[in-house]
Amino acid sequence: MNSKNPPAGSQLDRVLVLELVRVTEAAAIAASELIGRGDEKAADAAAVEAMRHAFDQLDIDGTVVIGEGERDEAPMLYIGEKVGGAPGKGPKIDIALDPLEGTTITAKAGPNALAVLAAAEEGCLLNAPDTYMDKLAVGPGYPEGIIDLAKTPTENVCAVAAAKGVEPKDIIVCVLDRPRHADLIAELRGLGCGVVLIGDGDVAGVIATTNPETTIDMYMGQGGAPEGVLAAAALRCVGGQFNGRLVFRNEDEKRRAAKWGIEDLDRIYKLEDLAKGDCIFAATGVTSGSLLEGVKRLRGGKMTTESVVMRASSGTVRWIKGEHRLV
Ligand SMILES: O=P(O)(O)OC[C@H]1O[C@](O)(COP(=O)(O)O)[C@@H](O)[C@@H]1O
Repeated sequence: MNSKNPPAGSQLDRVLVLELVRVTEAAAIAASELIGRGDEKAADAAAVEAMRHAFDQLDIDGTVVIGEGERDEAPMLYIGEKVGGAPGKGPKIDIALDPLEGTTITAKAGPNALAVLAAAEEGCLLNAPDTYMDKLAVGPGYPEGIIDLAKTPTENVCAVAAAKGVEPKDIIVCVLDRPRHADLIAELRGLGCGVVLIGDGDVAGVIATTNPETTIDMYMGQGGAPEGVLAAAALRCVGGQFNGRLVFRNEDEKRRAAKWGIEDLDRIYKLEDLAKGDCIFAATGVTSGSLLEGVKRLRGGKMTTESVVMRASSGTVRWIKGEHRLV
């Protein structure tokens, strides 16, 4: 399929691909005012408000399927909220979003904070509850099924190493730096693997496996389930493999999952289970990192942004540098 021929009956207009970048740009620019200011909530709120407003400029009948939380806990961009300027008229689009992926990163001016979203036709994105997810990812170029969450980290590293034609010790794995990953990190280091520990931001961590320049071969460990769907949408566009399994810490989380129609609590989700059909992934850097440059405020009343937008049906990836007037 090339970009001139979207799938028959596709609701995802080609114009929308570029329009969505305006939405992530707006969120990133708003959050960037709070970089390094130590206030996670204010940074998140600024991104949410800007993203909400930007969505309303689009001629879509959008529904947030992954957002800032449930209606009673999030004033804006909550799950189920309608967004877009053409309710009942425009194309019906489901949206997974994280206006600020990396609130702590932003507050501390660390690397890899993003404004991010995925859009797909109605019913094509998993309504992931706000639980953790066990994640396992590898970049493109490996035989299908090379990774398997049902296997141990050692088995997965050995499989990828064999397919890559290297020793397990040559494999580099990205892991969120959390006490819950102590055993995983020890196992990987026992194999001699390089472990890249990140403080936050596992959407960028998963996507890093698709970029040889990062040297990261695999992503492993538990992070947010919503972030898992966003990362899966990106991998649908650029290639790579992903396994995710929801992790429930209590009965309330299981109840929330049931509410979104999730019955098999142990299911291992693959890319197409998380984001199926045609989908679009868009992100703008808030702070600079392995994926994107962050927002930069320049002398002379200007600022620059860097964004990426990709589409599953065409496989097109566009890197967009924006120059904006400070207002
Ligand atoms: O911090 P926890 O509880 O380990 O959760 C991990 C999740 O938090 C993040 O690091 C950042 O999330 P926030 O933007 O909500 O701060 C995600 O990338 C990741 O999936």
